[in-house]
Amino acid sequence: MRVTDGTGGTGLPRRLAGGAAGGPSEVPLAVEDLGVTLGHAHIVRGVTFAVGAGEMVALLGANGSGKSTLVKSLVGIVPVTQGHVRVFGADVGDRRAVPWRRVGYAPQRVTATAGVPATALEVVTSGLLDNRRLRPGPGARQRAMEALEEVGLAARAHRSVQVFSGGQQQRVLIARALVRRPDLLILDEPLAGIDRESKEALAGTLTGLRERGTTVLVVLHELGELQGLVQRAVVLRHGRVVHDGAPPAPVPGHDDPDHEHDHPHGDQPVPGYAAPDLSAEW
Ligand SMILES: Nc1ncnc2c1ncn2[C@@H]1O[C@H](COP(=O)(O)OP(=O)(O)OP(=O)(O)O)[C@@H](O)[C@H]1O
Repeated sequence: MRVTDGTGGTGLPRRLAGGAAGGPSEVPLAVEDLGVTLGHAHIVRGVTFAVGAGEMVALLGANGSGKSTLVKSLVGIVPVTQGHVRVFGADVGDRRAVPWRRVGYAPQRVTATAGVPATALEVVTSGLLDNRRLRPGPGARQRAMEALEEVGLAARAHRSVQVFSGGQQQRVLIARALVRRPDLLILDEPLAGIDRESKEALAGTLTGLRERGTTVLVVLHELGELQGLVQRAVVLRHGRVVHDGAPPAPVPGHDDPDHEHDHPHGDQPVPGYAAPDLSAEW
């Protein structure tokens, strides 16, 4: 249902209306009719959803469905081609209006730490820097240690990230996002290709965040260890939202290391996976 009153003229459904930036009714993340085009390819198309304060929401979809491109547009790494993204009520198109210090983002593990001769503590401390703050302030070291503690890596704070396992590197990137003490945390595939110990550590970290009321959007192939923690799932297919509601039930074997995640979720019935309205528009 669309409403026109009380939304500042945004025309957004009431739950998507961001309210005044920093105001009491602010929604941490509101995405309205979002389109992202890269080159000539329409990667994200007409996406609308919101994440309310304290919610933990999963963004699910097969390989190439546009999940990473979508989250990159949320944090301003790729430009919005159509529609709006509002973070705490501020449009990301107006970068200086967005309270980025309230946002933590951990990218899909790629090259953030590869080849960099830095310790875990140094990488995490860098999460406190931005273009206005080029050196860590007082208490930065303590905060970085606390963030490493949260992901279970405080004992390895002074070790080079180059000797860390993939899962440990992923946890360092998450600690780098957590060191900001964000109100909104966005995690891109934190469980992908990591060891069981790291998966369990991450589930513990997210349990603590949920208890503290941190708003979380987490990109996943399947819920895995986060089943039960995530309250809602938004499912993307071919850049469009095909489901926004209860998290899908787990599919046996779906999280096996050898499982290929390139099947078109929802195109064919997948036992226990497809929520009732997945095929509503297709
Ligand atoms: N810079 C780019 N230029 C053109 N196409 C791109 C670019 N980045 C990504 N794509 C394409 O956009 C589509 C969506 O990619 P994206 O990484 O967002 O998907 P994803 O759902 O996150 O996939 P995965 O689960 O494999 O990470 C893919 O077809 C990809 O090849």
